[in-house]
Amino acid sequence: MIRITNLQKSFLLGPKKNMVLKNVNLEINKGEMVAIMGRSGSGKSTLLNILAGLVKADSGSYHFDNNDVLKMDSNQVAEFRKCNIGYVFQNSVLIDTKDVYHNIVLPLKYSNYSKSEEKKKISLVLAALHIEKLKHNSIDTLSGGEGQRVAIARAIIQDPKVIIADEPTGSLDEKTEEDILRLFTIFNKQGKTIIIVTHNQKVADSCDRIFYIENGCCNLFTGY
Ligand SMILES: Nc1ncnc2c1ncn2[C@@H]1O[C@H](COP(=O)(O)OP(=O)(O)OP(=O)(O)O)[C@@H](O)[C@H]1O
Repeated sequence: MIRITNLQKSFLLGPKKNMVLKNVNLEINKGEMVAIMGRSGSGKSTLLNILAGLVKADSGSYHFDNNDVLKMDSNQVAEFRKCNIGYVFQNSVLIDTKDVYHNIVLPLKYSNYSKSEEKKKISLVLAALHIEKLKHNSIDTLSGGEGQRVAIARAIIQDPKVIIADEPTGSLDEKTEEDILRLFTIFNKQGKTIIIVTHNQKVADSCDRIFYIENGCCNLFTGY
């Protein structure tokens, strides 16, 4: 489903080039749940952003269902993202001037759904994430775990093929972390491909495979 070959990504740091991803090769199959680990600053979020089509690599190739994402223009990338990717960002990034309902509905605004279709879709995800009661709550009243559920609801509202999550359990207590992890496992069993960046070994161990980014390369973790 996802095939990345000889991928490179650098950022300019003043006059200097910071080569973050030097040679990434990665294949993820449909229906897999994989973890991406690595030290802080190793390039995990950068790789997720490339996978989501939010950041363009310098060179190499990225194929999604045999479509070459790096060759797409900005409109095609936006369409690719809308149809395929649900992104749970690090630290939720919910809009605190909007309530739960209006945060979740946001991605649908780029499609032509009627109000009643929107409502139906939102009811389904609110139920899937057990947050029906929070529908009209404002964001600043939510606990960390509730906020993360809302972020996940927003990521899955378009029924994406792939859910990408950047440290989805980062700031949560152990029980809430388990609840959130269980949700990802359920979505995975329902057929979603899941890619999770995590520092948490327990989260990683719940995945089918673990990749480790080090020195700009991404390798399969084969054992302790
Ligand atoms: N837009 C940007 N401009 C310049 N440098 C960037 C940009 N985005 C990321 N970087 C740099 O790329 C490197 C990798 O960052 P990235 O966020 O991908 O790491 P990470 O592995 O996700 O880290 P963490 O675990 O701390 O979240 C860092 O040195 C960072 O400063």
